[in-house]
Amino acid sequence: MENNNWINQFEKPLIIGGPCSAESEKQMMTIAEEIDKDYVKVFRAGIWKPRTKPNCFEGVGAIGLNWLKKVKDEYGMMIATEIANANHAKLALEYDVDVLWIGARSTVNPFTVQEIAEALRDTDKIVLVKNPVNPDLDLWIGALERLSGQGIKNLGAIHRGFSTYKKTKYRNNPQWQIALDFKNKLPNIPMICDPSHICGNREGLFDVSQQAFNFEYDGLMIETHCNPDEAWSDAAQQITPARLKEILVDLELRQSDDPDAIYKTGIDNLRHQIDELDSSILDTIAQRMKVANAIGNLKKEHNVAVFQPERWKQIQENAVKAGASLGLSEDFIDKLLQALHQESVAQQNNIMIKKEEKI
Ligand SMILES: O=C(O)C(=O)C[C@]1(C(=O)O)C=C[C@@H](O)C=C1
Repeated sequence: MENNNWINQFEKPLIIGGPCSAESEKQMMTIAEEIDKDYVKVFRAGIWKPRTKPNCFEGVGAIGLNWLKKVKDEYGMMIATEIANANHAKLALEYDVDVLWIGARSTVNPFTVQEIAEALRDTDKIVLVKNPVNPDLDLWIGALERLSGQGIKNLGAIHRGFSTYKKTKYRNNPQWQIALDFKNKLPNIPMICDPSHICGNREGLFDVSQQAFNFEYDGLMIETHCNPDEAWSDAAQQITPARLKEILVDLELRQSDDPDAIYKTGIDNLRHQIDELDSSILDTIAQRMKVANAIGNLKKEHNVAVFQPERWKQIQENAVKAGASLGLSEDFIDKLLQALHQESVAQQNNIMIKKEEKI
């Protein structure tokens, strides 16, 4: 996928700040005044707000484009807003909005993304795509492909976390691995983290932002309001311009590599150890599968079921206990054992369904 390296016009990292929603011209101008423009280069504000339930504040609508324009004219900042249909896209282009983003609820719908892509055909504006609400990497990449297919070259992605049924400490679970897989597949597409929507509160913003920098993200989008408690949307996750600056000052940027000789020798040595350990883990797993196959054959001879819930439960409990004493998290042990068990059960199932070869 072609990309114009638009991110290079900004000093890394790119910081996008501003309110969740535009509420009034005064609110917008006050936030723009107070935001530290040495750090924040793009001013964001939602004017069309997709809300879960009806009868909530759904954004001020197109009038907010005038206020965004005023921020741009008076403070020289670039401006950004969310677009969710072709009409929004056309209006945003008319008002010379520099950065347009497609929200998580729109990314899930290929018709919506296609309609927006066609309305933006060949634009040189920056277009960012938030991850879809559900953890589907192909859907996320597919949205970028639709935009690229319409000749849009200044593309980027925003990682805002994924919806979960179970409550977690996050509003939207980051599932970092999905965003890292995205970075692996599309290394030329800049990745911006949206800690506000991942956290859903103010407390977690610093840690999530630092984690994004640890993974070498290209920037952050953080919702900023002069009076967060009184904000008309997402009050719990917005912070003041002063707090935003504190966070930005304290964050540590990471580089992709260091040519320093001590670092090079150290990392080579440790990576060699990792290679050896990975190889012995694989040998051990292969041995475990051989034993599982032997069990499969025995079960077949004696007509015993593949899945043994009691034994499986006991294995899990033992492993979680052993893992804890080795400093391995329950979550990790759980995932590791699930993968082992799934493969073991699949191999035994193959043994069960294999017909005896007739001579
Ligand atoms: O103990 C067994 O019966 C096995 O087949 C081994 C094993 C495993 O791989 O851990 C696989 C399937 C069962 O559900 C339980 C455990």
